[in-house]
Amino acid sequence: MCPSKIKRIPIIDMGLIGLGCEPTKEEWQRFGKEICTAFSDIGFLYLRGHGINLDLVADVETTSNKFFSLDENIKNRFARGITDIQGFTPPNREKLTVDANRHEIRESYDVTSMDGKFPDEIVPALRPAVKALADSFISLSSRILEAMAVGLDLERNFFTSTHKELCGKNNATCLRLLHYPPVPPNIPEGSIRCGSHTDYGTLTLLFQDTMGGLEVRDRNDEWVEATPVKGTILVNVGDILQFWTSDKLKATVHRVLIPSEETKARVTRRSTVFFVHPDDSVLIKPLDGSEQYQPITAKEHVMKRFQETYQY
Ligand SMILES: O=C(O)CCC(=O)C(=O)O
Ligand SMILES: [Fe+2]
Repeated sequence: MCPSKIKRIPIIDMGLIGLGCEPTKEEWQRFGKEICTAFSDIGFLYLRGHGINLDLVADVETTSNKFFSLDENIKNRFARGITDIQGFTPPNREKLTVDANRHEIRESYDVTSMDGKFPDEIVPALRPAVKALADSFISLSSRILEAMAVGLDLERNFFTSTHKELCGKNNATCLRLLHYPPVPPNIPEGSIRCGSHTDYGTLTLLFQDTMGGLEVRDRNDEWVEATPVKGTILVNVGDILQFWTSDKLKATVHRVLIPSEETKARVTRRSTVFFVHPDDSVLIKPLDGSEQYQPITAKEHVMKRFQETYQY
């Protein structure tokens, strides 16, 4: 690991604002300002002291490994679609880079509702494991959203009142289980694990395993490695938050490379991601009154991005 590279994505400690704590006014201010500074610079930060029990993440990974190890035709019985956005996506179905020839070697299971589609008969432990983790992600996201409003000098409930239904019916918030299979020996030229993209929603919270490969493009257009830092959550800004803040907070481009080391290429990489979205009907328009972006509802924006990235 190159220390000069990791230095560019700051590590921010939640301290007394993590889950289970009763933060003071000063803590809300301190944390709100620190995250907004990172979000307006590289757009990414590592969160320490968040209070999510890491056993919940391990449980989700272990149980979902059972699902990913099934035959493709069984997994496809739980496929997601463009309007029914819960379920399995096979490799190369979702192309994050708009380049038809670029193979993306990744599969995923998206969960937007705890009552939605799950492979209950085959992996009964998956639904309860995902629900337990989603509950913690929802509580943590609400704290971050509240602190962010404080840091941006907005009404304190600005973001929490526009994100009332995380993982509810009228909201695209999604817990995504990502499985990057071992890289096969003869892959098409230009293959990648995850093509360059920005995330679509407000914020993204990511637990990655120890394999590495995730890179973030900084303000000088240089790729910076988002090296895994044990126990932390990597948090980044999505498109919607960039629109809302007229580019003050940055939705930074990122990608996951195929490892060059044989020892890493031949093993699985796992990550568990929570994409936070506003409630469907929320109209996103620049908060400073500028006309930099056309107003669009959260739902219209996310559907447009799905149309662009899914191959059906
Ligand atoms: O797996 C990762 O580390 C990143 C995945 C990602 O960027 C995404 O799913 O949007
Ligand atoms: Fe992403």
